[in-house]
Amino acid sequence: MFTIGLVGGVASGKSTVAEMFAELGAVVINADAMAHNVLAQPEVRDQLVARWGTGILAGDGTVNRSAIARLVFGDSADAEEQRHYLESVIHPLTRRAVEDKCERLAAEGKEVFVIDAPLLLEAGWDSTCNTVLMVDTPDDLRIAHARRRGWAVEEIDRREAAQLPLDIKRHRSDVVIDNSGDLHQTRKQVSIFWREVVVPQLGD
Ligand SMILES: CC(C)(COP(=O)(O)OP(=O)(O)OC[C@H]1O[C@@H](n2cnc3c(N)ncnc32)[C@H](O)[C@@H]1O)[C@@H](O)C(=O)NCCC(=O)NCCS
Ligand SMILES: Nc1ncnc2c1ncn2[C@@H]1O[C@H](COP(=O)(O)OP(=O)(O)OP(=O)(O)O)[C@@H](O)[C@H]1O
Repeated sequence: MFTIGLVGGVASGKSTVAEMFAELGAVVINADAMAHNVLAQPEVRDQLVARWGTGILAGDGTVNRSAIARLVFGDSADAEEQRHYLESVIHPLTRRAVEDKCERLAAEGKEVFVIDAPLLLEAGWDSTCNTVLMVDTPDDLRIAHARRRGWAVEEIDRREAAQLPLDIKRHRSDVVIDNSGDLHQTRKQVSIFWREVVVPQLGD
């Protein structure tokens, strides 16, 4: 089993790079999606309602993620406290779900796993990865990518303020993929990494 942890700023292209690895045969685990599944669990929803009230629920009774985002992102001490609470509930369950999925698929013979987890380093999940790879994309391109999906620059700033600075992420990564060019240039780097680093780790 060879595990690649994928990090990068908001809208840097992590999922795009993960998809390139999937095309080469890796299993991709998207931690944001796994965390969304955890948020949807009834016990988790009840725990969050007990703290924040029913105002965090959508009309159909499910957790309204935008409402939670308003509570936990921002530079007030309260937002930080609420975020730490949210993470204390969500992260252990997400990590267990990620590990269970990897173990299940490894038992089926899958060898390479890409964990697309924006908070991989902050949550200490890098300790279980063979290598950490950063998708590095200039701010102006990330902002343009995020705008296209409806995020204001302030929303990016609020979320990134809750993460390790990008230069620390870069410093703590084993490999950096430069995603400042077009997708073809990025794919070339992913292919070289696959050939030179991943393939030698695989069984026959
Ligand atoms: C706060 C929540 C409800 C907002 O949901 P929303 O659909 O708006 O965002 P989504 O989950 O798609 O995340 C988008 C991006 O926001 C950033 N982000 C999310 N959670 C956090 C956090 N706790 N700290 C810093 N940045 C975060 C990441 O860059 C992530 O890729 C949700 O992100 C959440 O439950 N976060 C806690 C779990 C977590 O830390 N997830 C991150 C990966 S494990
Ligand atoms: N090199 C590139 N050239 C053109 N578009 C790109 C490039 N890299 C990423 N994109 C586009 O930018 C957008 C954001 O990319 P992606 O969703 O992969 O980022 P992410 O880091 O996974 O985002 P998140 O912060 O939500 O986890 C997508 O629409 C993607 O197609």
